[in-house]
Amino acid sequence: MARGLEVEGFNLKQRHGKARVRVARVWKGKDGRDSMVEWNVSISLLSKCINAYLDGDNSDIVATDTMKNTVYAKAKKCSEQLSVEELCCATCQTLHIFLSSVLFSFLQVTGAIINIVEKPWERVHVAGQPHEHGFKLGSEKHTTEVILHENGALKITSGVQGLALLKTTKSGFEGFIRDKYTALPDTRERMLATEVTGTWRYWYPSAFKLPENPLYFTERYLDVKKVLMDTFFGHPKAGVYSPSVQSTLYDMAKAVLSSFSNISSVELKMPNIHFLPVNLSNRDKSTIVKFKDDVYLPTDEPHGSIEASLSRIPSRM
Ligand SMILES: O=c1[nH]c(=O)c2[nH]c(=O)[nH]c2[nH]1
Repeated sequence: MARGLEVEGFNLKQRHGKARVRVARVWKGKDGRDSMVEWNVSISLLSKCINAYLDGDNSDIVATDTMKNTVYAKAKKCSEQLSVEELCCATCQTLHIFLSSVLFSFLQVTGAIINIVEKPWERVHVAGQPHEHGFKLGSEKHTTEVILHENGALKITSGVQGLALLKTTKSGFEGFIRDKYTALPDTRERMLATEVTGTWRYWYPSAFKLPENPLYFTERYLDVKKVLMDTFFGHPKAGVYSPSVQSTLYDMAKAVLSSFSNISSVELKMPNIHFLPVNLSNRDKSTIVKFKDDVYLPTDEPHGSIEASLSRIPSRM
């Protein structure tokens, strides 16, 4: 939220926009192959429209309906498939032209925030061949948030939502603090499951200084996801031992910062989704199921909640 404004002895912070604008865009390829995306867009303007709050005067308000239409107009204008980040930036570019043009300066817009979640439609393969116009829904989602500052600078955050990962071994948790409420035994053998929500941040000095490839951020999204997953799982045969979710999370975030120099920070939320050992015995205390790292009760709740962010320290030079 933008800095507040003092009005009538109070501090007022405000913004307005349109949330959850859903749009699907299809491109008809010259080669007969269609491509498509489905986006859920939320757009907010930071603007000086105090009179709307204080006096019922709407003359400084950009209607949220106009913002919604801008999304559809931008989708129409995109002549080829592009990343969600690129769409946000293109919309910001339009807004920035608004900001800097004398004609539109009366709009008093000081910034904008655009969020998009892309639905993971994937091309299907039939008889071993990519289908020309058939898609199925995948799992994790590509997300982005772009913040346009008054001076035209862009803060681009990309992310992944719902990346469910599990390994059946090479995980443990031991040596933690024990007190009278501690029941958990030490272990060097357990399942490790999580659903990663990750975000990583880029910074560009202006909407006009972005990479030219319209799918640059999509490619980067796939690269970051691969680094996260490779680090979580380790070598295909040997794996990698995880002493805790915390340690694995740190290794994953560090691998992203080490692999991509234009990413300045990474934030990961990694719930520890528990698979509880099943041990059953009957009334006579004779065993029905004895746990031998084989039968588990998968649970949704409660789950461990572990999150951290890692960022580069600006050099002191
Ligand atoms: O990897 C883990 N980190 C914890 O902080 C924790 N706490 C807990 O009960 N189990 C685990 N596992």
